[in-house]
Amino acid sequence: MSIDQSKIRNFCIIAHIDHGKSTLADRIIEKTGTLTSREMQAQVLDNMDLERERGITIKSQAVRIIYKANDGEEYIFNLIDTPGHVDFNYEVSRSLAACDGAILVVDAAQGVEAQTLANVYLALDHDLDVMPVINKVDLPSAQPDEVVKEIEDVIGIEAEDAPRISAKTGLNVDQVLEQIVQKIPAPAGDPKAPLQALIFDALYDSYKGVIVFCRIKEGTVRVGDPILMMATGAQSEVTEVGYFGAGQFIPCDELSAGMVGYICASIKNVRDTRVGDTVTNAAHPCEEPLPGYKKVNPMVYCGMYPADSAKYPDLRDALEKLQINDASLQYEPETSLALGFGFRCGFLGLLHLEIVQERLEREFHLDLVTTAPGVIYKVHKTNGEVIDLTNPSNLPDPSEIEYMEEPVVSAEIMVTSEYVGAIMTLCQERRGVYNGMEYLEETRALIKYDLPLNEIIYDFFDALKSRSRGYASFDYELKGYERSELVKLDILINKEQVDALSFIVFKDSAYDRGRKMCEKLKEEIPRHLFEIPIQAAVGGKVIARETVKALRKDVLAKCYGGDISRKKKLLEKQKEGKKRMRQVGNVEIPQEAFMSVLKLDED
Ligand SMILES: Nc1nc2c(ncn2[C@@H]2O[C@H](COP(=O)(O)OP(=O)(O)OP(=O)(O)O)[C@@H](O)[C@H]2O)c(=O)[nH]1
Repeated sequence: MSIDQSKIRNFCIIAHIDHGKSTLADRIIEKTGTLTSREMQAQVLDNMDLERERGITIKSQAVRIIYKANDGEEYIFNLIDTPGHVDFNYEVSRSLAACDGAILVVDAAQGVEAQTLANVYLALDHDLDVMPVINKVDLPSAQPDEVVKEIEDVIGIEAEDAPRISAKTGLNVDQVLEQIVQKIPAPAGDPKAPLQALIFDALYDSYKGVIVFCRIKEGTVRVGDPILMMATGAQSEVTEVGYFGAGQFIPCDELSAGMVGYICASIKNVRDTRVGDTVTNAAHPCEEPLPGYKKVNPMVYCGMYPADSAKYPDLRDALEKLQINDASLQYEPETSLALGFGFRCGFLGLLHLEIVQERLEREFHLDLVTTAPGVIYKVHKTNGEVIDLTNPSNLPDPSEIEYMEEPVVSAEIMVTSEYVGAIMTLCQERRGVYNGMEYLEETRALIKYDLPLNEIIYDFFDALKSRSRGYASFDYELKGYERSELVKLDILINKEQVDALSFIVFKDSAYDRGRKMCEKLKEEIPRHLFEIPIQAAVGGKVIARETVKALRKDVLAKCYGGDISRKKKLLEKQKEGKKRMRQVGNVEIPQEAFMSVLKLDED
């Protein structure tokens, strides 16, 4: 059974966060009858619990839909979902490589935003045809005419006949379906050529093993074929091929050029599979692999430790499995005096970190202690050596350091004119260097700043939203490294330095951050039978101090009074609490304390 290529459309939906991408995807699936309404769960494409809770799309997902067009023909749509958050540009990029076109969703009330532009540029980089759709026209504040004009002026693509829809109510979604047929090109490729398939995602299933999601660019793949992963050199035999029903894998006989589907093979080692790699036939290989994806490097690092040190091997296995479909996650073993054996992990940004942390806790049932995230600094030593510092504890002695550099990003912030002042003040406070401003129309400006990455990874996004009442949107990319005055801030608890609490900070902010850190830790650390000094120090010199007072006798007495069931409950609670404590010297530190640096207030 071969499928007529001219009847296939492979596309994705791109949008700024919250413009309605997932809602539109659901509506398309519903309209084409792939699912009955009863089967239709809210937000089918966002199939991880976590995504549903946070309302954002993290992993790229794919689904095949059959659409009967007005010309009477049946078309196969392969819809590939993409994430919209700035942390995940890399994931957007890898889904785009599997598509021939992209639907651009723009909110009729918000208009073009920073990530709308960033995503369109990514799509154009991949030579995709971009088809605009104006969403949320049901909102009273919708201004579809203005948004059409904005798309044409700011992005420079034709938008006059863009469907004006409400993904929520389903209004005009049929126009979107028809335009997919008319405007998105059918795939090309020769089914008889040697196999060339691009892996755009992969996951580990405990029954099927590694499942590779791919777009077949050339050739055909069938069960029993010997396959070769070109980058890793791993060979195996295909055990199943198929495509994606809604939330299900549907086996079929073969996948040929132009199709999107999955391959299961007797892949033994999960490390043999790499997203971005090319699969070919081991007996009749293609000459060259497809161009891989843009390689991305993690921007943010932190330590992750199992709360129960016996779970170290479980954490290692879990990280290995997560890495199959999250190639941007990196990790290597490390040890901490305070926390024992764990891993130093690299992430694309803070949201990515939080998501990995939550997936480890939920999907792999691990209880974790995470240390404060930081960026990668370059340390130029007096002996000429340059090291990439991902763990503050490894900072060489100051006498060996010639100078240090920190990563700087070029940021673009889009905001309505009344908030320009507030946003510029914020960027200035975060050591930003002003790089110009353009008015996109009378009321909206695009402000450009170079900002040190370590000033934006924590709470910049929140600060931006609160100072612009939610109107600002933001996108950034790494610009490079710049020389900076940086110091390591150490924390001493009961006179003992706690390695997992050290962090690198801009010299002029050290005093302020040290003071706040001590205040925060004072709140986090429970009283003990003795007094606990908490100190912040730079280069051995104490710059701030707080004290956790000793427990008084009568507090203890209270605990031991009362009826027996209350006492039991209290003991249970204490036991529960104990598990989440770390012993450092003779002080017990709650796990949350290791993340204190994230909770230092904005001002
Ligand atoms: N009024 C109105 N609300 C809509 C419409 N489409 C989507 N929404 C709402 O807008 C919010 C964001 O929609 P999503 O579909 O989750 O947005 P998204 O672009 O997929 O967001 P991410 O997956 O996080 O990138 C949700 O609360 C939707 O209910 C629409 O046509 N009209």
